[in-house]
Amino acid sequence: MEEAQRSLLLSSAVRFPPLEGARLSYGTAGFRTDASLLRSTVFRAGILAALRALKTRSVIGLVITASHNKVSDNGVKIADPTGEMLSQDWEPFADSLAAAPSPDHLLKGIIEFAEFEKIEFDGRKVEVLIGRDTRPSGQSLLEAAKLGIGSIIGAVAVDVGILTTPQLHWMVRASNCSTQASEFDYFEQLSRSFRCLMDLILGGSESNEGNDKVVVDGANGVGGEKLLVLKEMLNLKDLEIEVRNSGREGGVLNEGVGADFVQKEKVVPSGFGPQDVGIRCASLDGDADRLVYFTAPSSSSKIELVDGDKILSLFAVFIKEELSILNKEPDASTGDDYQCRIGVVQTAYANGASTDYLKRLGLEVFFTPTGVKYLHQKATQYDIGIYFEANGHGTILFSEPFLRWLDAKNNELSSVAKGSEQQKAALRLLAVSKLINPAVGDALSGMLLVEAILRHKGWSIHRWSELYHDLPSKQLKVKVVDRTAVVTANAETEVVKPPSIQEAINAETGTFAAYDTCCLKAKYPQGRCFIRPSGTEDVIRVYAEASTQDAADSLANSVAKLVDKFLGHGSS
Ligand SMILES: CC(=O)N[C@H]1[C@@H](OP(=O)(O)O)O[C@H](CO)[C@@H](O)[C@@H]1O
Ligand SMILES: [Mg+2]
Repeated sequence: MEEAQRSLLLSSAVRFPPLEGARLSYGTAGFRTDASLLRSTVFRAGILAALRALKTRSVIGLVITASHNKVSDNGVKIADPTGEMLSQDWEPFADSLAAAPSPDHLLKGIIEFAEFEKIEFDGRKVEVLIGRDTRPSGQSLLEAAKLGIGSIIGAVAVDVGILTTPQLHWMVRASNCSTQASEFDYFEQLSRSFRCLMDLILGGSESNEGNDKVVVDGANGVGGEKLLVLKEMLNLKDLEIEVRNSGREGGVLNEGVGADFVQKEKVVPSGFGPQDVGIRCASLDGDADRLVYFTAPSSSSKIELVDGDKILSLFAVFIKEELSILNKEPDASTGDDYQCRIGVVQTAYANGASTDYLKRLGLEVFFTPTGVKYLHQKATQYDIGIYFEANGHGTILFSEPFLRWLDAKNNELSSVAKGSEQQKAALRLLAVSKLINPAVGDALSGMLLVEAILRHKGWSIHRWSELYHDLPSKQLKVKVVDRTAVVTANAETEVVKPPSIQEAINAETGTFAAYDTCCLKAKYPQGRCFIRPSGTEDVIRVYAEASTQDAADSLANSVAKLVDKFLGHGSS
């Protein structure tokens, strides 16, 4: 590294001293904490993004968001050239950059890592796109990120403004493979492919009967605002989208609103009430990468939740059906069938009933640890990989070879069987592959796909919800002295450290010999419980499910007490 580069790094680093005692780790989805503690970390994340751009010689993304967390929090994460999460083998470097105690240590760490990764500091231009959500702390953190990026010679920070997280990921991916990579291009792509899908579904007729309205809770964040823009571009005649909690009404981000609140509390978000009984409603999270649906069966605040597992199930049912139509009529084609491997990817938080349902559909179900980076990576291994976290974060990935085959098949069918059901299935699948965000879970594109499939099948939200019945579940958070003391294995379903806690959880759940001897019944029928340290909050999460809500609550509470006993009570 040249002297000019060293002194530039040192002179900018002295402006961002690390905060004593605030040791952050890259976590499930980047660095996240109270916004007031983040300036130094975001500056360093800027350096990291610039180094990643130098290493890959591609456009890289940097997102400033704390998603569903409270408005006073913020966070930062990096998007790789494909729009996917930062490669996991760079995470330890991210952690060590964030933890460097002084500018000298920071410089030394960068030099060593750059040598190891053979990064060339040759001054050639590379770009880092910076996007942020609507948090008030975003602007000052953006300045810190810009200075971090600017302290690597050749790296240029491009402020792309306030965006949903999936928009930024999409733009990074698009920048590296085409010239049409602006926010406008994103909206164009979504609206064009949705229109195309709806035309195929409606066959030219614009029916307006029943189930044609969806009311969307925008979490008072960026998603509501962007949905209003998308709605203008969609110019819908066959679907009414009403946006509430768009942030324009003055509500607080994620407070009593949004996908995380709705999924965890299972009540209507604020802004919704008795007038919405029976209506199909959807909820986005604070940076619009999560989507859940719900409907209120009565005027009480309780909802029927249609979570990420059910969105995954709806997508899986649709894709499977389209593939079987496509492969059904060999007479119409040359018969060069493609053995399409479909896989679905879930985490331990997936409701057990959803996994049973997906397996009954004959699908291959794979489990990864929590965090989109794990699910996404696994889903890329299939021709069609569908992944969702129960909280509503997920997407569908189509492999390049499959898409090439599908395109060729459609061309072939358009000459030998134009307008056939088989060709329509090919066209529908092609439209889906253009509508759904290939980089990351995206509440806006996911919602449009849900709406199109419901219309295609003629299903109400209730019919959709009836695909299977969720097992009652409960999630709790426990504050402990040191959450990093908990180490898990087997896609987080088992604690391996500290010793004995897993045995205690098993005994409580009734997994092993813990039976009620009087009636020889398991302590919690269909009981399942696991704990894991959160990667975004300073807590241990407890998840329990069982055959009744009381049993799930009681199991979660008992295990939360065990966590407290084994790990010590943390200050809040
Ligand atoms: C139980 C739960 O919902 N966990 C969420 C949450 O991660 P934790 O590591 O559990 O804090 O935030 C992640 C980022 O948004 C998301 O990917 C994940 O699913
Ligand atoms: Mg989010």
